[in-house]
Amino acid sequence: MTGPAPHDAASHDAASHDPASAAPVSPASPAAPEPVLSARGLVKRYGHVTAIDHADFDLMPGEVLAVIGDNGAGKTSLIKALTGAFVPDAGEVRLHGRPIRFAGPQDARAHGIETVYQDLAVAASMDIASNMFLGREIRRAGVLGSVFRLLDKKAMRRQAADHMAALKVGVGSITQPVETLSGGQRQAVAVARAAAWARSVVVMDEPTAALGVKESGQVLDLIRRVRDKGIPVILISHNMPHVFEIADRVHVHRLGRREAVIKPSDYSMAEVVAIMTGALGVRPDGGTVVADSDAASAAGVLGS
Ligand SMILES: Nc1ncnc2c1ncn2[C@@H]1O[C@H](COP(=O)(O)OP(=O)(O)OP(=O)(O)O)[C@@H](O)[C@H]1O
Repeated sequence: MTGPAPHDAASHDAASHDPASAAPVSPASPAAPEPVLSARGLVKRYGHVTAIDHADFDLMPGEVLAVIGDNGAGKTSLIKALTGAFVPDAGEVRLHGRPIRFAGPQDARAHGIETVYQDLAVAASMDIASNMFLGREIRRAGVLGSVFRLLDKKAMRRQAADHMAALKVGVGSITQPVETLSGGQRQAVAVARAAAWARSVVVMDEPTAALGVKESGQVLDLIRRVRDKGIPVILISHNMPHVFEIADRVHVHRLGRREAVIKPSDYSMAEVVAIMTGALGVRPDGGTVVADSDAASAAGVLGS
């Protein structure tokens, strides 16, 4: 047992599923800083399916927050609600403490929230600099830019190269088409682009899903550097070793809502998986309670 309090098999009760009691790393304590991005009571229904069921969320300044959960737990729906992909049916999103309702993903971007999607929105035939400035191109000064819409490629290349160097992304020439890069390098370009434009939050949906070990390591390093630049990162991932390697805190999502928020250093991976699947619950003091003894036993987290 690596959690802060011993397993309490005697507390095998319904309280273990009370989300209100399942957030041992509380951002609401008086000393805690204000969340950068937060939500309360979010609901999203698709017909009869409730994808988000009164979910809460808090992203604190300067952190990498992993969002984990079983397939269908509602992680993607939660992120979509936070990044303007749809308006939730109920609940409130706050950015820097102020209630906000994004009109769409572009509006969220305009508010400094950048999302790196799993299916990589890089333009393969365009070069790295053009990808960095996709949709935000710099035009030439004067009539050449305003009337003839000519691009200032020199400025874009210089700025892109500076930015890639600052993030220590090694991709060779900035004028290389993205299609000539490896999967990891392409992902690095997508992450670097998000970091270049994000003022408040970078969201990454499974950024290492398609990558090998070495490339994944490089992307994880890059995520650390984005955080170290002062931009908090939301990382949706099924990869528990990556989550444990990089996350400061882990938001565990289950059945459409926040089941718990934990620090990876306080729990074993098996325990976190057990919380994710409902075998273990989390008490307000951070201890765990057995919610499903068969599942907890199968997961090897019943304690000694
Ligand atoms: N566009 C949609 N139409 C209908 N149902 C949807 C839609 N999007 C999601 N759902 C349903 O909402 C629930 C939550 O889905 P969501 O994709 O948010 O979960 P997830 O945790 O991201 O899953 P995964 O890890 O498998 O991607 C699921 O039951 C899913 O089938």
